[in-house]
Amino acid sequence: MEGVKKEVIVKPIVYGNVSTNFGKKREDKGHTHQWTVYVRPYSNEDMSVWVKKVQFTLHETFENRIRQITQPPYEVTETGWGEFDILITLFFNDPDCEDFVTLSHHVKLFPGKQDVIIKAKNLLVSEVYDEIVFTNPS
Ligand SMILES: O=C(Nc1ccc(C(=O)N2CC(c3nccs3)C2)s1)[C@@H]1CCCN1
Repeated sequence: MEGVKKEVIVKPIVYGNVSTNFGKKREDKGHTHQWTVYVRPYSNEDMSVWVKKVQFTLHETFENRIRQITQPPYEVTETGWGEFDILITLFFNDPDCEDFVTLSHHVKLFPGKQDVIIKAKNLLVSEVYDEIVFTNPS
């Protein structure tokens, strides 16, 4: 609105996945990895104060492909064999905010040249920093 000062609230987040290779102990379904996809606050805060739920939309081959998490930690753990995109949708508590935010994350199981593996836990981490920005007419 013209001339109305807007209050801006910025919420830093991190989202992505960690994965662990089963090594030789490939599962009977041919699954080679366990992975966890997640959204968390960048700093240690209770995200449920402003997040109503986080919805993870998995690949169509997963049972119950739409996973809704209403309390922290906002994460889904599954096993599989390949990499694919997951949609992550954040819904908010603010009754005046009808919007939601959808993020896309490509689940990473196989390390690239620049990737870091936490050797002690045989863990590959693939995550990004982002910010959820709310603008309220004050
Ligand atoms: O990999 C890929 N897509 C994948 C989709 C789903 C995957 C998966 O891991 N799973 C489905 C789930 C199941 N468990 C039991 C029955 S279905 C375990 S992998 C693409 C293809 C080319 C490159 N990346």
